[in-house]
Amino acid sequence: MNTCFAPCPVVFDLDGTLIDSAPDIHATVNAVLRLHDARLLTLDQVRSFIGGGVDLLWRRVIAATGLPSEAHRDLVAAFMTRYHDATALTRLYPQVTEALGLLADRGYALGICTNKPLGPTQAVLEHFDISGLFATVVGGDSLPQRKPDPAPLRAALAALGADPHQPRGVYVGDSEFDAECAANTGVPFLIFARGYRKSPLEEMRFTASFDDYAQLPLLVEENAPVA
Ligand SMILES: O=C(O)COP(=O)(O)O
Ligand SMILES: [Mg+2]
Repeated sequence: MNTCFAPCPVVFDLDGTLIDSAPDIHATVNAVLRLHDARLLTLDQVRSFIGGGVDLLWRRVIAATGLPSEAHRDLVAAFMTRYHDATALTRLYPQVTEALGLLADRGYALGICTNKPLGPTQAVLEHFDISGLFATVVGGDSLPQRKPDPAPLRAALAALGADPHQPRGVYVGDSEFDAECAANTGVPFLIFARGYRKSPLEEMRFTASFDDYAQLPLLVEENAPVA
């Protein structure tokens, strides 16, 4: 039983889970591609490249546009200079702030474990005025490992007070990377079904799914009860 002796950690993925950031990532990718006179990509293409962090995003962009793979480093650098300010087209999913507030009021310790680099992660959390809700934020460049490796999620859970050897708590995410990371970490996985996953829901490994943040507090209570 995944019961927590308070406070119980609830860790969230970011892109495609709390925020719909694909429009900003798409616009920023195309701004960089324009500099290289490369073919621009559609929103659907770029959305399907999100989840594994910036290096993987650009490997996929390179494969889709035919840019030379040696340009990867420069493309990532050009992208990163713009990524901090990429918030104008990003939206919180409906009822996210309310659900987070409710969980915090009930005594859950909240954290972020994302493959998005830490700088743009903190910028977007501040943009939406929700950074104060999270006691720990692990970004895609915080550790040498990235999801689906369990290390970042273990680090987030441990920072929130969980036993690193037998972590309790839940992970809330949207993608294949998150499902695998939660399984590798050994914690229940709650999947937001309206995010950026590529597989059909029935092919994914998860504990429970939801498509409305009003459902989340009850799912957390059922899967990570505070003792
Ligand atoms: O930036 C990415 O590729 C993924 O970010 P996420 O881990 O918050 O989904
Ligand atoms: Mg995600």
